[in-house]
Amino acid sequence: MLQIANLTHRYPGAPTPQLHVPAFTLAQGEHAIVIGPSGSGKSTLLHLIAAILTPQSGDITVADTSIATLTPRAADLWRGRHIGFLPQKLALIPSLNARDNILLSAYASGQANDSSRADALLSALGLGDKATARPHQLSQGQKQRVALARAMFNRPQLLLADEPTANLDDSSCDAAIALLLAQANEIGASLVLSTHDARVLQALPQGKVLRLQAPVAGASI
Ligand SMILES: Nc1ncnc2c1ncn2[C@@H]1O[C@H](COP(=O)(O)OP(=O)(O)OP(=O)(O)O)[C@@H](O)[C@H]1O
Repeated sequence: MLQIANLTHRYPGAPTPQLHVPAFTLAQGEHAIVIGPSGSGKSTLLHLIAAILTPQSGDITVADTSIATLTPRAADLWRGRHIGFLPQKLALIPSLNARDNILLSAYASGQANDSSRADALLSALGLGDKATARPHQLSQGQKQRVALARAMFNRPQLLLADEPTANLDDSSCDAAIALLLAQANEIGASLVLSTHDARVLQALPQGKVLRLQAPVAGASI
């Protein structure tokens, strides 16, 4: 479901590429951990897979779509339908309640505004009584679950989670990984999560590991 070949990315003005992935594949329903030190390009890779960034060279194919072939508008629609993205900075809209933050996924991908699905996801994630709460009325863990519900709303084939265990203690780290896995497995989605946290390797032992290194001139992975 995910194939990466000869992928290189360099931000404008940077002297050397921030990221190089020669080859990586993931089958539908398989899970992967992208691990590496700060600055090694983990977030960049997830943004490339989600077609938020365009690679300098190389190819990424997700669910038989070569991302490079998509126009920016087509990429937005494609992302909304096939990718669930749990960003590191959860990016909830402060003026919207939990339910409406989740429904943004439907809006972004031009799908039906199914508030009963949003409420069902909130209940499944233990937030059945928080549908009308705004982000500032939620704990950090609750906000993360709202963002996860938003990512799951369109039943994505690929769930991307950027540093989902940052700043979590050991038991919360295990719980966060278990929740992500349960949600991905329920709909048969593949899960790709990025981390610099070695605990995640233990919490997700069946995950394929893609190890990134801190960039140096002429670096390869
Ligand atoms: N928008 C940008 N413009 C220019 N350089 C960027 C941009 N975003 C990230 N970078 C640089 O690209 C490199 C990789 O950044 P990235 O955020 O992908 O790393 P990371 O492994 O996710 O780091 P962390 O674990 O600290 O979140 C870093 O050197 C960073 O400074």
